[in-house]
Amino acid sequence: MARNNKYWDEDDLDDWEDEDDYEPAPPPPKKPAPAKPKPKAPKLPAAPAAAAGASALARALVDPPPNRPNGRQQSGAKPPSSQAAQIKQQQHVLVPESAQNPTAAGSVQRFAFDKPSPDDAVLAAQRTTAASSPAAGTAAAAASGPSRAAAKQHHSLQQQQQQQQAQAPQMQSGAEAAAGLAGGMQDLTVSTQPAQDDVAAAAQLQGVQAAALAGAAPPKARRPLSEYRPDADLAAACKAAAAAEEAGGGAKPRLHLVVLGHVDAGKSTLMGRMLYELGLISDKAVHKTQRDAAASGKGSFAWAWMLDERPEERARGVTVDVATTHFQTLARNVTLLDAPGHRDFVPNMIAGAAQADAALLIVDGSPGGFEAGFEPAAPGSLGGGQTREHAQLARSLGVEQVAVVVTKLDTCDFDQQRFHSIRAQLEPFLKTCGFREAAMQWLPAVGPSGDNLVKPPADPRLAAWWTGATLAHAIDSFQPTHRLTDKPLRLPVSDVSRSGKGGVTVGGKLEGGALRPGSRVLVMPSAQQATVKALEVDGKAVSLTRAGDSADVTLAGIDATAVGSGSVLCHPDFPVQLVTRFEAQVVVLDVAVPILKGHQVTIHAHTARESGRISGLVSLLNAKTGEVQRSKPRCLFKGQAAVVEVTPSRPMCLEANTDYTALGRVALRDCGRTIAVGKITRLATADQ
Ligand SMILES: Nc1nc2c(ncn2[C@@H]2O[C@H](COP(=O)(O)OP(=O)(O)OP(=O)(O)O)[C@@H](O)[C@H]2O)c(=O)[nH]1
Repeated sequence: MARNNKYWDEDDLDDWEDEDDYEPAPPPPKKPAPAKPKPKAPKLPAAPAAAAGASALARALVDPPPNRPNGRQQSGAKPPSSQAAQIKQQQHVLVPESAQNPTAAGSVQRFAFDKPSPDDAVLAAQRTTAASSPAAGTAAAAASGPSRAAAKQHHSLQQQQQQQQAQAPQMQSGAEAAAGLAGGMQDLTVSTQPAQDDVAAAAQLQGVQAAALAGAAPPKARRPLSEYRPDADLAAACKAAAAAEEAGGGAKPRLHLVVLGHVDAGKSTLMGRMLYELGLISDKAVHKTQRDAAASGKGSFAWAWMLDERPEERARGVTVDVATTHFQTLARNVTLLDAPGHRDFVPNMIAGAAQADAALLIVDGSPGGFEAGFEPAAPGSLGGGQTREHAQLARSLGVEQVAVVVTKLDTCDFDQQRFHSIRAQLEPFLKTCGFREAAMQWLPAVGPSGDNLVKPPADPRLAAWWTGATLAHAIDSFQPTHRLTDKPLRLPVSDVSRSGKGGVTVGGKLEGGALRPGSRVLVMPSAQQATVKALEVDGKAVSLTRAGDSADVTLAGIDATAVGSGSVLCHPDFPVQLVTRFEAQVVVLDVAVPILKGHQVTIHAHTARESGRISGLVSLLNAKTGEVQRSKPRCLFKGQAAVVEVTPSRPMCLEANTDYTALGRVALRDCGRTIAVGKITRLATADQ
């Protein structure tokens, strides 16, 4: 990129020239300009000691969450040894014993996507999408929020599935977890992509959220979160629901599962077939979809069509939006988020991953398939595989557990060595992303035939060497959602629709607190209050929804222009922070040019997306130890860890990572590529 790029101001260029390891072209002549005193920005509030002390970024990004107030460990944390004994996975055939860490192999058992769609087809699909999108107001929601319409069609089939499960053999549940972070955050690279997210971000700027912001009331200072006490009735209802869940008498523990991977890795096919295997799709529906797919010349996409329901998705054979589906395994009540694999739709993938407790990372095991999905982007190119970027983004958005599913091994005669070779290449990379070894599972599966999805493989070539977990076992082994019901309500809105009787229905996952019909909520950033009229979870009316649920909330007393994708429903007395600036500990990904102060970015956090800039480079950190190496670095290079100050162009609803993980993680993108990911450590609001 030319060095006179708009976002570099001359001071930055002067600084950059001092960098030893970068050789810049001569600077442009400075224009004589009268020196203007710079207005001083108000200082951020004092950082907590731990954040200010810059603990190891790598560790900080991946540390298990703190213990719950009751002393029990949260999802992803190492379970007590008594539990660990109960949740041992069944025997898996993994890498040869000799290649394994002997200790890990001994005492602790490990856990166990026909052609790439051409870009022009994708671009055409995008154009169709844009043309078919609703008016500006709802475009933003459609672009970034997971589709709930897809979810609703499966609900009537759940009873049938439950009956089938009652007859099925018992599955093991629980996740093996252990400490042991290895690897730093260096060597992180992502592929490049066109500026699709910037286009979508611009649409969002014109949307409902812009209207809401225009009328935003100044936020009032909130009380400390520690003062929050849920009202007695709500607390009692939450307690009863938790007890029922624990006793196994109520709903099964909930799990939000995002399906990630390179384009055409086989994500939709795998999950479409999985729904069939679980009894959620009838033979009749399968035959009809197969006939329709064959008639359109897309016979091999029939299973994917079960999830890819939009006409452009079916026409082009690529997933565009996140399809949300619900199903149950023996031990989990699963909300499935099938994310698009194509690089143009990474922002949609981010919206899906931001809500997930665990990820299925689907990799194409066919000859050359894994390599295409895993290749790093060539410097300055728009190429590269999405396997890397998806894994990095998911981890940085708080997903701690992953099952890597190697598909298409049928194309290479179920070569066991191919499976091991893929694992040997991918595992070290996932560790550098921050996934703990014990929180990773590895398994083969074949989408079209259904091998190793719910039942052990039927194909003798796979059955000969794979006796490990099926996909259903792997899902049951994930730790379920940890419900933050002891914190004030937070519901980042992913989609909005007008309900029939004049209300507004918003969809999203509760990240904190609980709701009942009649609850008062504050919608930020519009600062309008509303009353909950009705609640739906999994398409059914409910009288209570708790943190960890994905819910449709119908609100009365609010204007539809006051809520949009990226808004947050919160407790009126403990509102979400309306942030004008924040500091984040980030790791710099694959940047084409060094990051300088003033770098324009698109900020992604939970379901929100906003333009902004990196307004300060606070400190350079040692990527391994987290120690401050230098304050106010002049620029940041690929692989470096740093604390940066970010200023969104309009206030955003955010929280410190320590208060609400899901609202305290950010991904910074520029020109369609993710340049940095990290967590929010300090924030400033309009009143500070
Ligand atoms: N032989 C074989 N083909 C598969 C397998 N899984 C998927 N496919 C084929 O791979 C192609 C792409 O599958 P999809 O399920 O659409 O891939 P995807 O990852 O969902 O694609 P995007 O959502 O667009 O990223 C289709 O033609 C599938 O039939 C498999 O295990 N074996």
